[in-house]
Amino acid sequence: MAAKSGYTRPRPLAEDAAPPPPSAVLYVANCGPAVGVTDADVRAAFGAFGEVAGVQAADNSGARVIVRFHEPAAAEAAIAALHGRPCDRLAGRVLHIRYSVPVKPKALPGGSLPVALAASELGIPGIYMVEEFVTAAEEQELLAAVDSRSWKSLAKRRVQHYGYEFLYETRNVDSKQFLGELPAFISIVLEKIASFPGLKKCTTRLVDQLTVNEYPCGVGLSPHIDTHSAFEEMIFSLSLAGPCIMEFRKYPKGSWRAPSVVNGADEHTSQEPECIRKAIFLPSRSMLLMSGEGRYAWHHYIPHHKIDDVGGRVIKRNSRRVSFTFRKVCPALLISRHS
Ligand SMILES: O=C(O)CCC(=O)C(=O)O
Ligand SMILES: [Fe+2]
Repeated sequence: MAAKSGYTRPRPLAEDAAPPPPSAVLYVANCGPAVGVTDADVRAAFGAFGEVAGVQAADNSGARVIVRFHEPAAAEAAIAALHGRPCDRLAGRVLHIRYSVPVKPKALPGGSLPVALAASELGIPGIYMVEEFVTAAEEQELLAAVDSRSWKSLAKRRVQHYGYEFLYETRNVDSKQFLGELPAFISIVLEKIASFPGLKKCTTRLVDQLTVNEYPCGVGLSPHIDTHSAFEEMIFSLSLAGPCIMEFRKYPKGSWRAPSVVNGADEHTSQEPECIRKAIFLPSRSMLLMSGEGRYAWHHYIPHHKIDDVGGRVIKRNSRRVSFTFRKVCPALLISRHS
């Protein structure tokens, strides 16, 4: 448990490490309610050296306290008189006293990577994001539709596939298993995709495969590039039920080792090579388009976080995020497998 005082034990001193700098705050061991010493006893013992500003538990042991003086000189005098010596005012108890150090604030996951709120800020060619792509009512309808169908459980998330089955072992589609046309409940999304800003009018279908992913809070997706030979250039991903951060990584040529894929868990364990990292915030109901360089040359990754740091704002992930990823299977794959 973190000390409520905001101060903690200095790290054990290595032979050559500098001790914590003198201050008005002391870390006192062998002292506290668990060893029969009350706050009032501590105040009385340390008050002999200067005014005590506060006494607080250093941790939940009950045997270590933080004593704060107003003046560093009082703390110095208390150490000189009491450290390692029997204390008369505490019935001869021997205290172990050092200067305390402030508790380091826990860094938020994601480090200091700035998170773009718009694709134009991200600056990756081919990545576009449209907010409020579907309405809140459409979002509810889409969620209800997938929740009324059966989910397939992977190690950490649940999925549904439409159009063609996706095989996680090979990161490819099973072109032999045509699951039927995309279901009617997503026609509203397909219509909107056809008029995605900036897209040229297309006479053929833009997408024919849909993967629905349901991520519980704290679950993400390891860095990957959707298989070049399996899917055409444009990949659309609609975020529903909750936001997340998507990170993009560009690795120097030849440095990337693919993650191991086990039942869709796709945890990657290898040491991270140096890479360029960029991140974008994907709010609920937003649509992301990955195309061109952003689709072919950058890995995309959803960090396994429960909270995301977006420009200093802490954004909690919802109990789940459901994404609809629309892709078009490469026609060559279908012809070669069917023939
Ligand atoms: O959940 C998402 O938005 C992305 C899913 C994805 O990258 C994939 O299924 O390949
Ligand atoms: Fe992907």
